[in-house]
Amino acid sequence: MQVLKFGGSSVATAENMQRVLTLAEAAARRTTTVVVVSALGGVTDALIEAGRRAAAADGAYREQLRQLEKRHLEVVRSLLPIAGQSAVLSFVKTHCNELEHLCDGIFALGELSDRTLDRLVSYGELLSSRVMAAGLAARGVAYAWLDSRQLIRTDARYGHAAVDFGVTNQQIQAAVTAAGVPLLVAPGFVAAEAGGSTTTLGRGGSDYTAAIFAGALGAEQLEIWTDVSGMMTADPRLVRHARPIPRISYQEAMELSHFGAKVLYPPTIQPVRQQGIPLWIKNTFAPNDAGTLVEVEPPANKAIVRGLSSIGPVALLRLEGSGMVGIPGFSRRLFAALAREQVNVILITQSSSEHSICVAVSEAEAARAKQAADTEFEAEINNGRLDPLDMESSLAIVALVGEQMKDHPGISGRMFSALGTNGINIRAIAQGSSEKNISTVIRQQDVRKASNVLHETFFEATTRQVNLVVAGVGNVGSKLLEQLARQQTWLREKLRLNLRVVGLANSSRFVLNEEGLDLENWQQALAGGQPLNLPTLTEQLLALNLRNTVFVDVTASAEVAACYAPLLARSVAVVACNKVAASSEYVAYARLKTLASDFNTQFLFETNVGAGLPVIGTLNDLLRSGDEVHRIEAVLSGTLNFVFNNYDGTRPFAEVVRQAQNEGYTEPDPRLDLTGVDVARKILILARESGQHLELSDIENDSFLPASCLEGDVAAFYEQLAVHEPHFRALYDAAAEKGEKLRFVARYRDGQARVGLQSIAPGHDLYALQGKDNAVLFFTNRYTEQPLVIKGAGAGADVTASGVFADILRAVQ
Ligand SMILES: Nc1ncnc2c1ncn2[C@@H]1O[C@H](COP(=O)(O)OP(=O)(O)O)[C@@H](O)[C@H]1O
Ligand SMILES: N[C@@H](CC(=O)OP(=O)(O)O)C(=O)O
Repeated sequence: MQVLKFGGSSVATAENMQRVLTLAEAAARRTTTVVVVSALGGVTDALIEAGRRAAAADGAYREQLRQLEKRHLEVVRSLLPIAGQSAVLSFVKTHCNELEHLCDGIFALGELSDRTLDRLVSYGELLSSRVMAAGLAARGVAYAWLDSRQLIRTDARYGHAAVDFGVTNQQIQAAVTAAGVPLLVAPGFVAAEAGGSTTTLGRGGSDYTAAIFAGALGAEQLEIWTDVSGMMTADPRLVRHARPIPRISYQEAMELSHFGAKVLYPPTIQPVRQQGIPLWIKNTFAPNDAGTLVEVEPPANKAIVRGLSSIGPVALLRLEGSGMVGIPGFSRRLFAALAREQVNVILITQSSSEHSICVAVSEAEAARAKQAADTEFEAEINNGRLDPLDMESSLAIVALVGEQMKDHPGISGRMFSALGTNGINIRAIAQGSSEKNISTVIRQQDVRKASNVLHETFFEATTRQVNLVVAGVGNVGSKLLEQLARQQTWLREKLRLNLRVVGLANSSRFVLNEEGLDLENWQQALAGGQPLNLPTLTEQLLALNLRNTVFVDVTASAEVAACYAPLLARSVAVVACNKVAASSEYVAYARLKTLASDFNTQFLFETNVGAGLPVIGTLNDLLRSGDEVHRIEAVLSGTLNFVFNNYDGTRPFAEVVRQAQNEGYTEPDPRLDLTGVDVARKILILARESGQHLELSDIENDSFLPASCLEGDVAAFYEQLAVHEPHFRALYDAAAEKGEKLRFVARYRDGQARVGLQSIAPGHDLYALQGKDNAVLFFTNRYTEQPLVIKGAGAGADVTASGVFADILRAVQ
């Protein structure tokens, strides 16, 4: 004996029904089989809507019923040979007429009671099971149709009737024995109360019907046939990488379904669990897939967590007040009040101070729940012992389920930290002492993101998705994209990171694509993007609400830097080679650092100093490990070093500067380099990272550039450089005479910093610097005799891009 249930999706069309008939026929060849069917997919919803319209005096219900009739007639016509159609066609027509009369009555009364609604929706299963039975007849299979309304006895709680198992079990056993055939077909979802009027078992209740049959008959197994290959690790509509769970315990399956795994109606487990009847979830459209086996004790699971699910929208109802402390009875009264109103409590938390009780209820029931609690505690609220009830809506519950969780510490820590680092705020938490379930209440709009983040954390040790938005596709930006494209496969294989660029911006356009942009073809995507508007870009990026997101700023723009704060405040990491933010007013820099730490994310700008050289990282490592930095001496301008290494009076100074610009070492405006302002910003950043509250104006700048070079635009600047050639020549000659070299040096000592041109003697660490090299000397408690020296190319698109790349990886690991 076995029971098979086919859901609405399995019988939605004639083609699907043919599959079901084949499966049912094959099953009955093995052993006596009861087949329980749901209404054709979408029919229950349509019937409810028709009833509501009729009650609201909206005549459109007639057209809706006509469509339902048409749909059923069409299924019959395509399913059956003409010869076998007439009886069932007339059954469909008669029942659709009855339906219309029923709705006409509702329309006339302007009222739809729960009792009438149950009667109305029962037609869905009556029709589908009759059509199904006719299909078996047409195949020449011996079968009997059972009327579940005459077998399943319930109370009169219409819409959610409770089963009287004593009567029901007996009636089912007697009917199946009396039928004496190997195949029985019965409508799911429907039942009747003692007086004979139709009741239903709750939405999704056909699963339950099947379990009731299985329990009554002591079946060898119950099979729930649906449109997915089993109960999955997460809702496949939310998490693309969700996969079927091969084996799961009754308890776990019940928890997952209670918290939203729609594939199984929660009460289904009870009747089969009591007798240890194995429950299979199988895919009608891929019958050879293994599916899920629900059983008493499945083998241990490597993943510890068996699955995750979500339910929403829910509302949180909070009862708070000093009057509750130490006085028993408040919870009892709250739950009794909610029960009287038939409000289903999904989750409960109570703080150990007994100062507050929090319950989550379905948002549809929230107003009723609040009303019930307000009335119950009216006196206490009026005399101030309790606060007025607080209600927060548009929330959802995301739950991790797994019986092994109780033996493994740290699961909730991983859960909360994964959510936290993705900016998902947790409003309430519940974990039963059995630790089979950890539930968090979050905003409804974060459910997709949270489900994916948690799925990655607990089920996809293999890869983690990282979403990048790159602002700026100039020298450094385009090199970065090239490097990313080249490393994508390596990162996936070695670091298990699936790095995707989901957004790009240049100074005129931006494009966002949550599927990820093709890095071989990004120019085209950007050209087809929207006109650039940074607040819109920020808003749209935040609305995508993607996990592990990094905003990469490879511009020199203050407007782009202004986007960091709102992004950090939503836990989007920021990686910048743009120096504007870290070198603007101290409060702005400090605020961004605080935001990053408050929102559990990263604000990284290693390439602000020394391009790809590990300068800021090293400084931070020294400080974090307890060293003290007394002095920093550094050549921090690749441009100035290139210029002074290449200028020897044989070529004009202006020409050497232009070469530096052409080779991509300078800032977009080369005056920032030549005036020393860029160097001043860099030493400012190092001083700040060392803990000093300095402003740019605190940095002394002994500029070597004549003032007239700063008047006018870049073209005028080059002209003035030419005019002042003798000045530059004199500077060079003075150093050369002593055998020394000119270096533009930044110095930081005991809280103060200055920059300026210096003549450096051979043997000094800053003397032997080639080309566009930078060098940083750290004098610390630990590096006393000799400084810690970091030296290498300090400018250039390739090295800067690789520094940005390294920051991106730091931000996501
Ligand atoms: N954890 C989960 N595992 C499998 N399916 C799930 C899960 N969570 C939600 N679902 C959804 O449940 C659907 C199946 O339930 P339902 O629509 O009631 O099927 P049927 O029509 O067969 O009764 C799947 O198509 C899937 O989208
Ligand atoms: N038809 C009913 C009962 C049911 O269980 O349907 P399904 O098996 O399609 O979820 C409903 O929609 O609630």
